[in-house]
Amino acid sequence: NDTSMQHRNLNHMTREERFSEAMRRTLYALKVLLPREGWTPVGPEMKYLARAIKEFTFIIHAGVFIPCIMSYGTNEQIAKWFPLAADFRIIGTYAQTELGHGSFLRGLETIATYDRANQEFIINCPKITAMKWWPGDMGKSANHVLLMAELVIDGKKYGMHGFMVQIRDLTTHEPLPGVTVGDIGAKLSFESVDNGFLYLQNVRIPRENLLSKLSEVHPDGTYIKKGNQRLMYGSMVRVRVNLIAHEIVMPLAKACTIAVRYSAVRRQGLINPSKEEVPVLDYVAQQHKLLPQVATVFMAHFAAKQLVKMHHDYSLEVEKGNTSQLPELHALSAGMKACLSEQGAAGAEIVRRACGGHGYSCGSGLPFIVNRMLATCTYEGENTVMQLQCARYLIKCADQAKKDKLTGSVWYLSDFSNMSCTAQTFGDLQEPSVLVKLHERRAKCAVQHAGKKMQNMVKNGTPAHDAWNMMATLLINAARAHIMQYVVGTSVTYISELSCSASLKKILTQLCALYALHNINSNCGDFVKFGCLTSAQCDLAQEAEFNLLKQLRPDAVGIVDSFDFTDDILQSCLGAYDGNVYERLFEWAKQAPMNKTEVHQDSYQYLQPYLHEGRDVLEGRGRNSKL
Ligand SMILES: CC(C)(COP(=O)(O)OP(=O)(O)OC[C@H]1O[C@@H](n2cnc3c(N)ncnc32)[C@H](O)[C@@H]1OP(=O)(O)O)[C@@H](O)C(=O)NCCC(=O)NCCSC(=O)CCCCCCCCCCCCCCC(=O)O
Ligand SMILES: Cc1cc2nc3c(=O)[nH]c(=O)nc-3n(C[C@H](O)[C@H](O)[C@H](O)COP(=O)(O)OP(=O)(O)OC[C@H]3O[C@@H](n4cnc5c(N)ncnc54)[C@H](O)[C@@H]3O)c2cc1C
Repeated sequence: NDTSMQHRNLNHMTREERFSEAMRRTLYALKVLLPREGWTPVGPEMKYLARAIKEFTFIIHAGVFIPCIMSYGTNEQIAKWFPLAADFRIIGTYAQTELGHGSFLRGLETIATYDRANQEFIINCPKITAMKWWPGDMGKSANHVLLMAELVIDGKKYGMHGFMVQIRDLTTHEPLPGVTVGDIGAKLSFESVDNGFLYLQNVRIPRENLLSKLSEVHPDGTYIKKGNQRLMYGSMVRVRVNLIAHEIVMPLAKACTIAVRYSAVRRQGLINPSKEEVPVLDYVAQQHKLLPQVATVFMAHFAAKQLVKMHHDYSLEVEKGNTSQLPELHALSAGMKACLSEQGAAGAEIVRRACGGHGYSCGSGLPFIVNRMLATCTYEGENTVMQLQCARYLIKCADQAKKDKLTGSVWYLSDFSNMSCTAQTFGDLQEPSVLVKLHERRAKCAVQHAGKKMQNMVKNGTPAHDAWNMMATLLINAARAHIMQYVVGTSVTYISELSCSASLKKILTQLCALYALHNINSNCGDFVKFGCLTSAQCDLAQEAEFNLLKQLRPDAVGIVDSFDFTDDILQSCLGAYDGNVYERLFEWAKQAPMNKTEVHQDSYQYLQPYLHEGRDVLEGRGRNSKL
């Protein structure tokens, strides 16, 4: 209710206005509105920020830079930099990606060379491809970066390490000597974020600025490893775990709220020719577009909660020096981020398209969501690369399953019980336990299929790396299948253990079955190819899905209302709670800058001569053309 938090119409603002406005609003929220005793911007309130502000900034500062200080810094370094960063007295970003490399981290080219005589690191981007490119908040906001660079001592390379580097003067905010920094220009979304470029040439930093939780350099240049070097990748795991809720579940829920509410209001066409025009939500085709996406919101939310818990438990173990869970967590977080961002981004576009022309208007609020969600498929690990990371782990586990009983998320790879499906009716296929078993069997077969193909190629003399490359598509499918069985399995468990009313549990169970059946029907080739379902059972699976659409239709609006987004957050003429779509669209359009004058003089000057000729012809004073 604080007017300082109300959003002006973002679509009618320039990018620079949106950048400034997001900064004003974010700092107002984090420095004025929210703070109370013991609060920090990396606490639970951050998720309210993602919910309560349509466009905010300092996402990387709060979401990546600060967590990295905690993950990579020693206690002294945390004590020095965390309070400054948490209080926005320094603004940082996570500078890893370069103009020439983003996925292949071993290819990063920025170098940090140790200068023993001065006990400093000399930071250099030796060529243009080494320039840091993309980090959020880096172009104009940040005065520090957590720079990921190759450590070099006496000509020997030690791999990627994290360095705290100041890039702007703390008084003037001007770039420091040797620093070339700026905004990378217009992007598909994130208009309010200054993703930047950073070119460092002979920038010197003290030895103490190497974040030294996992390794350190002594004054004489001795390099000491202090832990599992894979923890150097730990911040990416943490962001992948956390971004699912923030950047996939939340935006998809907003898009579904808009599209379902609009579909309940928009009347178009007839089902029964003798009756009146129907709300488009009555078309089964429309239900088939929207309701599986609503189900995805819930299932992704439940699975993400489980992953966050797993990451939390793992973090406690790491503090005790036990990193044994890291391989599974890396594989699961990489796979979940990739598969759910793929589903979420596609789902947001499906529901946008289901809103017809008004879904193409920025006044719907949907293009903002769709464009922003597209980025989740690329940042924090490009999806293909992430799926292959997940597949790498699955293939290793499938080999191990031949001799050991596996546990954790891959336990099903060593389950050799009879998994054939005996479903005789579509009701059988709505049973949660049947759906879980079907997904486990499909995943197990997909992993074994990819592994077998590669083994046969290697047996026939193909080098292992070529076999891997040639079977990449099968490996990606195996990763997707693994994640789908994880999402369905964890959701079924979560719902069964939820203490809630029977009516709510019924709805959630129906949504879970809808999600699983939609996935089966969208991938029935796999389910038949791997012997999970017969062709007849595939027909039953389709019937089962259609039946659920019919059962869920009456509650569709109530279900999205339960996401409880305010009109100010949705910023949608189509999804406002009062359903006054047309009046809102007209009011919104009238506010467009194009309409601040009746005649748009800048363009009219070009048109005027021709219009006056036309006027003269029509008023009998001019000659018509020969056309
Ligand atoms: C993994 C790579 C693709 C390849 O790396 P390597 O070449 O070194 O490894 P290999 O493939 O050879 O594998 C070797 C070995 O290492 C294991 N491994 C790899 N990665 C990891 C890992 N992360 N953890 C653990 N182990 C790992 C691998 O499994 C192998 O093991 P085995 O030998 O045993 O098989 C690597 O190059 C890579 O990761 N590339 C991707 C780069 C990337 O992800 N870049 C991201 C840059 S930062 C960015 O994009 C930021 C975007 C953020 C945008 C906004 C986000 C919104 C955030 C909101 C939510 C946050 C809120 C947070 C609040 C909170 O935290 O509380
Ligand atoms: C909105 C946004 C915000 C970002 N914020 C940050 C940030 O704050 N900090 C930061 O450091 N970075 C950030 N990034 C950069 C992001 O992490 C990288 O873009 C991402 O890691 C992909 O790397 P790349 O762009 O170099 O693509 P590349 O690695 O060049 O990949 C290009 C394409 O090649 C293919 N490909 C690549 N490798 C393989 C492989 N092994 N197998 C098969 N196919 C492959 C894939 O199709 C991939 O899409 C951001 C990016 C975006 C879009």
